[in-house]
Amino acid sequence: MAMEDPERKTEVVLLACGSFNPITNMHLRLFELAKDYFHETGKYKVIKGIISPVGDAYKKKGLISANHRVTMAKLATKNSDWVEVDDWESSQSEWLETLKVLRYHHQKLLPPDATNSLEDAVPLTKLGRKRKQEPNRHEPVKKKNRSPDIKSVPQVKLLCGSDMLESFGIPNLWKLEDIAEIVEKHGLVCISRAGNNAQKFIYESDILWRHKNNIHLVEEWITNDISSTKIRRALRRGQSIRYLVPDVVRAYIEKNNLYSPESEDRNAGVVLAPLQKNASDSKN
Ligand SMILES: Nc1ncnc2c1ncn2[C@@H]1O[C@H](COP(=O)(O)OP(=O)(O)OP(=O)(O)O)[C@@H](O)[C@H]1O
Ligand SMILES: NC(=O)c1ccc[n+]([C@@H]2O[C@H](COP(=O)(O)O)[C@@H](O)[C@H]2O)c1
Ligand SMILES: [Zn+2]
Repeated sequence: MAMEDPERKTEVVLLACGSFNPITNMHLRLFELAKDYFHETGKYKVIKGIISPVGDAYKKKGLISANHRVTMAKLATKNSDWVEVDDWESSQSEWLETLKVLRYHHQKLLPPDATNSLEDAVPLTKLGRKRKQEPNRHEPVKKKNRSPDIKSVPQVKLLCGSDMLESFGIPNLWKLEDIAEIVEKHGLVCISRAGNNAQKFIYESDILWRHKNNIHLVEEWITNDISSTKIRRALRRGQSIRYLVPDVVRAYIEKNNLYSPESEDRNAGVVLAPLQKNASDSKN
């Protein structure tokens, strides 16, 4: 496995989920910061970054159509040779848990016969209590069962800011089992500010603490307080957003007149999809 051979690095794909309403320079920076971090460890090689804008069914207030959000993200990443936009999530008719998006992107990276070979590697007598695997590693457990040229599957790690990590603590927003699977099977990369509430948050959560070796906290030293909310606010007030979002994005917003007091009222009074879903689940 990768760790036994210091020359072989673990390949990592970074997945960022969010509204991207609109995408900002900060979102693009998250990827660069995470990539530098992983490469500085000497153990990982980041091979790809994926931006997955949430679908309209998420129902967040002020969320404009996925069509526009995806287009802007694509414009913003046109000059990146490693970050791309994927619209699979946003083209689903219903809102999807982030875990399902992670699973989908991980599955996509598996060789076509990977699930079969995984089953093959488990002795019949032990079916039903498979050996615990390393995070995200769907290669056969036993080395001798593995063809020598099989490459381990890259890990797909969820890339987020500390606000998303801290949203794990909001009642009914995330299912505990989803959080567990995200940190256990995939891993989390969290970009945080000096001062570090993220560390405290992990300390105070038993589940996060248990898997803290699979949670990577990346310190953002060159702080950057751009958020989509602030961009939309500036636009409503007729203020410039130049140098805060890529220029192609700014041009697209202006051309299509995307953000206004009216667009900010979209989904006003509507319950956010995860809250709706988890509240009705707990009633059943
Ligand atoms: N300034 C920031 N520092 C660290 N992470 C950030 C920052 N801004 C956004 N992120 C992260 O980017 C991802 C996508 O976030 P999102 O689409 O909500 O953007 P946002 O700028 O936070 O938008 P909004 O203001 O509408 O919440 C999330 O994981 C979020 O934590
Ligand atoms: N239970 C879950 O899987 C869950 C809950 C809340 C938000 N999310 C995701 O986190 C992201 C949050 O984006 P915003 O910060 O823009 O609301 C979205 O991609 C959303 O789908 C996932
Ligand atoms: Zn946000």
